[in-house]
Amino acid sequence: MSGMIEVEGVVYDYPAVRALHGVSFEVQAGAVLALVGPNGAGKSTLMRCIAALDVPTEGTIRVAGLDVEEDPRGVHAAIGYLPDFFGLYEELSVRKALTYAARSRGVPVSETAAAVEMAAARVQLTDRLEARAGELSRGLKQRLAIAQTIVHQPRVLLLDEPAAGLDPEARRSLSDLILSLSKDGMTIVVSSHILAELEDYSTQMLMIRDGAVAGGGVVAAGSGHRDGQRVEVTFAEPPLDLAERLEKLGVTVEQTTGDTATLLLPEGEDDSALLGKLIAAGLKVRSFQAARKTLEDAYLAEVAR
Ligand SMILES: Nc1ncnc2c1ncn2[C@@H]1O[C@H](COP(=O)(O)OP(=O)(O)OP(=O)(O)O)[C@@H](O)[C@H]1O
Repeated sequence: MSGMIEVEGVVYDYPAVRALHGVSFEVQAGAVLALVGPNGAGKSTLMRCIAALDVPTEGTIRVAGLDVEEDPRGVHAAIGYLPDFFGLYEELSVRKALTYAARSRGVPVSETAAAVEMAAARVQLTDRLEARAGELSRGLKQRLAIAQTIVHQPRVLLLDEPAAGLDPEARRSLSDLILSLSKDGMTIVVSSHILAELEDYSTQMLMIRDGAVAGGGVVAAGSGHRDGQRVEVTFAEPPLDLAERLEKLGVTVEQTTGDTATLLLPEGEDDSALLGKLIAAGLKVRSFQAARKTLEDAYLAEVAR
């Protein structure tokens, strides 16, 4: 295996319950993996094991090539981990909280001030550096917590339910932040119950159920997962013989309901060419959208397996 995160045969036992039953998967560098699954499935336990905070009962985990059991400190330096319930030092200013986080994650004294500024800028907290952590809103506290986890510029970021308790605007800015961290090359694992939101930034999905990998393991998902063969078109003033007219253009009509048609494109045909054909045929196109296989579709397909 040669992934940024390699999990092999991981079993984890709490005193009274086996939480993970031989979990194996791999996450490639640069991926944004959505870790999904019902309550109690074992997602948080798995994250803590990857973060080298809990030692698996059996199996191995390597992060950035480092074994979590042999070199937990090396792993701590390579990752940023935001637990599902995080605490902040509420009395500290944002600057002091980030300085403390940087020093405790091994950033050298000479580089700390720059690292603090960089992390604050990354989460758009530069203008709040002197504010007390305790007086920030929930959304800004979340951003501070994330800034603390990235202040040492980790290669891997683990976010456990990061959107819990955030309002829609704060969620949107969290999504934007995750996307921009991903563009910088960070490998990111995010767990959440809100699939629609994971959709915005995930490139892959892994479903955990009853402590085991469910479905087909790591599957493509989210933004990179467009089902280009299917297009949904809405027409203004649709003619009565809409389906026949569409078929004459060489597309397969999957279904028509009122003013909307779902079309299957021939293999290799570009959807913009189809749009041109529809307009040239005199049809009034009101909207035209390549149907997307949502993360929810992928999730439900996995559940059904
Ligand atoms: N500290 C603990 N002590 C004992 N059992 C635990 C502990 N933490 C979790 N468990 C149990 O381990 C199993 C997996 O829990 P875990 O929190 O990892 O799941 P999860 O998928 O993160 O759930 P959620 O989505 O509700 O946070 C559950 O049966 C849970 O009750």
